[in-house]
Amino acid sequence: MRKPIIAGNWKMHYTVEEAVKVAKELKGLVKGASADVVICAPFIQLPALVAELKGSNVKVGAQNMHFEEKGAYTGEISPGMLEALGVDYVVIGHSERRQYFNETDGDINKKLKKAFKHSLTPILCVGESLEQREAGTTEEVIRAQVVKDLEGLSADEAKEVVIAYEPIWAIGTGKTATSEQANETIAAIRKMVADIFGAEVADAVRIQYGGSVKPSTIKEQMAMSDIDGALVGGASLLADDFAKIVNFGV
Ligand SMILES: O=C[C@H](O)COP(=O)(O)O
Repeated sequence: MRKPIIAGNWKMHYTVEEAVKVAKELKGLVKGASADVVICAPFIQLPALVAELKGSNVKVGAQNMHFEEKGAYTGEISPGMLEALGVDYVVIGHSERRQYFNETDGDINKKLKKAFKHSLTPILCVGESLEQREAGTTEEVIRAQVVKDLEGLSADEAKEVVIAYEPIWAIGTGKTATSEQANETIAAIRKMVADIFGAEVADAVRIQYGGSVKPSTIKEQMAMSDIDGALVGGASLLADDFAKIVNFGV
């Protein structure tokens, strides 16, 4: 039985003070949730969020990191720095990083491997563009991402990766993939994981849906056979809305 995982991605929003205020409110609203709960926040908010959420069931994640341990990489943050802070998760390969910061599957693969060396659970994002979906190449595109991104991981590591299926056309657009569409692609991703690592890993790996998830959509999404949670952008910014999603619409 896979434990659901709901992660909020605050992207580039909030000052440190604002972030702490939302976190304080959120932790009271999601006490006793049946899902794992994570907030992935901008780097400068992480120390304050780790302190604010200590002892609660809300874990803290980063939205990116470098794959090198240290060095002349101006503006970057290393995996060891996140580990030392007490961060538990890190989003890797979000489509916004692939699109605006030219992240390649090679970079993403190095980051995944490094995350495990620093006890960080990676949330690996994969997904197709609208053109790719319309051209009927969704599975081909995602298979290439999954194969390259997970290359060289051990079965035990692969089991721990949280995969977020995010169709790019559904991110921040208000266009949610139908629950059936999301479930179908997520089942296909599970099969891809099975082809590489075997049935036991595929059965254990948690795969989220992301793209315009809202309190009104989550119940139906969570009722699907293969959807194990959500990666939530816009609707994670307000504690009330995000708590409703964490509690599956209630
Ligand atoms: O990381 C989150 C996703 O990009 C989804 O964002 P969204 O819920 O605002 O569409």
